[in-house]
Amino acid sequence: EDDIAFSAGESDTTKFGQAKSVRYLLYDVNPGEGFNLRRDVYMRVTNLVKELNKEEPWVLVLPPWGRLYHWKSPDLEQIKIPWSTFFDLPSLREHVPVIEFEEYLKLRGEPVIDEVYYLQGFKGGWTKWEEKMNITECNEGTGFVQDEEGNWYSWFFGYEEVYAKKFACLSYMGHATFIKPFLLKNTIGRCVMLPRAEVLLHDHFGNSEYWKARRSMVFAKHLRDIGDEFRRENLDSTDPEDKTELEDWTKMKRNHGDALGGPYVGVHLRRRDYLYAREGNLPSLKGAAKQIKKILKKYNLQKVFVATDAPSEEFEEFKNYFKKSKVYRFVPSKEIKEKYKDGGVAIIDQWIAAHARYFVGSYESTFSFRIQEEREILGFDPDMTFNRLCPDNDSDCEKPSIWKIVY
Ligand SMILES: C[C@@H]1O[C@H](OP(=O)(O)OP(=O)(O)OC[C@H]2O[C@@H](n3cnc4c(=O)[nH]c(N)nc43)[C@H](O)[C@@H]2O)[C@@H](O)[C@H](O)[C@@H]1O
Repeated sequence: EDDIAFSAGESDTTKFGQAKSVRYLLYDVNPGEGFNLRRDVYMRVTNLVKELNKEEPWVLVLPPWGRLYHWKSPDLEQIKIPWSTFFDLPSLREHVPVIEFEEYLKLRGEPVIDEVYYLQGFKGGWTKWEEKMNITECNEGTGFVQDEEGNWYSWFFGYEEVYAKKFACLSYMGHATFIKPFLLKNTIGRCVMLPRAEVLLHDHFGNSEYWKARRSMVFAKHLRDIGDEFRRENLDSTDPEDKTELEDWTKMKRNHGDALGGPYVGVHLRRRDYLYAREGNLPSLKGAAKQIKKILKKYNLQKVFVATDAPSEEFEEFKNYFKKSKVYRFVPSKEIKEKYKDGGVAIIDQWIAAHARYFVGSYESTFSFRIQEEREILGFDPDMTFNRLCPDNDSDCEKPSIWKIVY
């Protein structure tokens, strides 16, 4: 695996004539952010790493998953989860060189991060948008503390032995690659960490680079297989019939409408904290059922697959509103749950929903957005993808923005 991680470094050695030692970029995201916004931050950081590699070899160190607000299944240890639990690393590596955090620790031989720049907004907000950055005092509690020997300690994904040698706060307003000259010229450590990387903005939202990063985020095969089995057994859905066969992402290029999808409606029914966070923009369970019944009728479909974080009582209530159609939910076995955790189960839900003939999501949910992107990659007609559930009192609510894939 190490060979793969260093392949970019090796080619750069030849490119630059003289050996430059590989440098490592590690990042983290605001602890409050959910899984699917974190996926978006990954994309921004990879495009920075890609830019850095035009100058000298940099490898992205993948921040272990854990301690996410939504992942609260009791009796599951959900920290130090490697990216390979959720994603296909060879696919990620076709975009930029990446290694797991544990691989980094092994390679380094010492649990050290050389420099940490804690990203933050400029104090007092902003009136005019301009790209700027400045090392300043910290705006808020950062969670980093210094010991008597001068080393810095923090959460570091649950790895208690890890420490940093240098720490500073960096006020920042700009796109992700705006930090490139700073990393190249103002830092020298082998490993630089950027906590709060959500402060870095997308260089270009929705262009082909954006989509390259997105396409490289192929789900781990073990999760796709579980989803495919569920589709086959319950939803009469297989790739050859649905025209959703996956290829190496670097070669895959579909036209809108190429994919047919399985004979079911896929729904993302976001509940729990979202009912408060997006109050007024979501339907009741009964209202949602009513809208879905209309869709079933319009497209002459009999089955519904629901991806949802709803507690089982809510799902049962929802199901009872359907008299004629069958309503499915993926319920993981104990083994699957233990192996792949709440995050893996959520991905299986996304995968199944992404293969439906017609998809309808929840207002502004990043979980729904990632399903829509998956469907763009697979080649669905946008009309069958960019749909949302409307609140009960506004049956003609505004459609979600359409972000079509660009190659
Ligand atoms: C209110 C806001 O909501 C935002 O959530 P939103 O964009 O929907 O999407 P996510 O950031 O993914 O957060 C929702 C989390 O809840 C679980 N979840 C949601 N829907 C499903 C589902 O259909 N199936 C399964 N298995 N799990 C689901 C899952 O753990 C997922 O990562 C958050 O990112 C913000 O931090 C904030 O909490």
